[in-house]
Amino acid sequence: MWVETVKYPWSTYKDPDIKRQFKLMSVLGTDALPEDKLKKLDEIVSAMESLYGRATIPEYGDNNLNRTLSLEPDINDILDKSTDVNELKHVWVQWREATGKKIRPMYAEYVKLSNEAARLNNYTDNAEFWIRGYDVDDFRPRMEHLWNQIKPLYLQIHAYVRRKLWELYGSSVITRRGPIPAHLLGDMWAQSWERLDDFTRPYPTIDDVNPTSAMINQNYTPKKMFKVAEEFFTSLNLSAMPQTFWEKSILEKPNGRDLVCHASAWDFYDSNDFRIKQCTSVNFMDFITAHHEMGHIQYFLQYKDLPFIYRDGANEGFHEAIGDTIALSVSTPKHLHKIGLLPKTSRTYEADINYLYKIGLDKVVFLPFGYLMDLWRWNVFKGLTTEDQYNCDWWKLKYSYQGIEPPVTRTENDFDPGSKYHIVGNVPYIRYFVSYIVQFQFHQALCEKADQFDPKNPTSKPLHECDIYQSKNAGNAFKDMLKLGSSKPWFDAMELLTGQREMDARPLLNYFNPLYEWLKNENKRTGEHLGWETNKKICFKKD
Ligand SMILES: O=C(CCC(O)(O)[C@H](Cc1ccccc1)NC(=O)c1ccccc1)N[C@@H](Cc1ccccc1)C(=O)O
Ligand SMILES: [Zn+2]
Repeated sequence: MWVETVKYPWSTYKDPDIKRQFKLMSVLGTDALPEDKLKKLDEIVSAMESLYGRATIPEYGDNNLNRTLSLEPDINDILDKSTDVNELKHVWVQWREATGKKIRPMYAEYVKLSNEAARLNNYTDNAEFWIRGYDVDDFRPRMEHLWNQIKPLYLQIHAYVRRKLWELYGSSVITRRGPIPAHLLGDMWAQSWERLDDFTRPYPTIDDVNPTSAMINQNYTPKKMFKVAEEFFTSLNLSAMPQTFWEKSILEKPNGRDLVCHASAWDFYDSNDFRIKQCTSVNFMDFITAHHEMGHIQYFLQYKDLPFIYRDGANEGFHEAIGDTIALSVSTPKHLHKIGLLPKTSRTYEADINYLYKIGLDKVVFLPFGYLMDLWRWNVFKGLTTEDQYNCDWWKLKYSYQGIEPPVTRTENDFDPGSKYHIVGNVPYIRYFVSYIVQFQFHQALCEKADQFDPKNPTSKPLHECDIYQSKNAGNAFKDMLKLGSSKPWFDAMELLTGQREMDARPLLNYFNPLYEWLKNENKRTGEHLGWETNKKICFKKD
């Protein structure tokens, strides 16, 4: 709805709530574009997204089946199981041939039109428009500061994993001082490395925390995975999924039909119809993703009776953090044992380190990726990264923040950012970096409410062992924050739950501290070089 400021001089209003509603309502976004440009922008984004959604790659090897593989589940299964470096290189390169390379010609116009829309909303560029919801004018320096607090921990994990991969693949594939080749990290974008847990964990003899086999043995279905996730939320006195959710959600990849498989949660803003679309496979990673998506639905349910304009996250990072916060409890060996997905648990130092390592391969490893995704796009929207150096600047960031390198030479004929859903789907990404920081603040606060963490004696009940399952105290505290939606600035929502008004990396760093100490000792023992260096060229012109 278009609110004429002349008719409603809302910026002069006294009532802060009415003023806030008008302010939020007055943001037009891309609707500020003239008709033909809006149409063009929509066409470009849906063309990029549908190309990505339909992308398949030829199967590895010269068998004449010429089967094609989709990202989910085919390519992800290969990334999960294969240690054939040529097969891993094949899927890495072919996925980029099938996505980014084809999307590159559309991207520059997407950037131009997005910036035009931002300027019509009185922002200097789309980067500023995208970060407006974080309500601070030094947001980007704050993100860099948070990253600098985390970086020492990341360097330790990076050095340790590089050594384990060097032991497995040998010096012809990977060095012990250079960046890690991207195709060896168990993920198409090297954004999380948890698939490496099996063969890189600190104490390999300890039985692994692998619920996937238990899920398969117990005949889990995608629906059962979501039912188990729902039961965690209701155990906290949060809301169950409405009947329409079970009727209308798409929880499995429909065979035959083309579908953008990237998971998503939908609010139809009628206080009743809420859905998830997820191409769920029966495995632990997808079980965790189910909690992530259900976290969005839970937020929808808690704010569904607010004025329409307030039915949103306190900021975009909050919306991404709800399900992940719950998943920090679900993932504990204690909880998995409780729900029958883990035979037994041994509460030894070694088991603790193994657990923190597995969680670290997701949460700590993700942070440089979660940050650089929009570092690159902010530079593109600001004209600091021009079209002729899209890929060069991408790989400079991947090298400098993640310490990884491409398995084959990349040039400006390629467009590797376009191999990631959020780039082609026009979905901002710093929200996940924010989420990965604040979810540990939420987890710590909820664990205190559940009497499973004592900030005055943090080692008495270690935060990584906390499971808030069935705690009404924790659930009610979470509910009170969720119910605010975007009706208050996010600092107030954060303060209501955690007592703080800032994003703070300390709960995350405290959570991983035992792992950090272990890694420092281990890397010192093996004489590991921290960080990475290379004399390889990163940038090549269009050939
Ligand atoms: O993209 C997702 C999960 C999908 C989603 O739930 O964040 C989804 C993305 C999306 C899809 C289509 C249109 C817009 C956004 N977000 C939502 O469904 C959503 C976001 C905000 C409010 C309501 C729903 N996760 C990220 C990062 C991540 C997060 C957590 C665990 C692993 C990985 C990724 O896979 O790279
Ligand atoms: Zn999400």
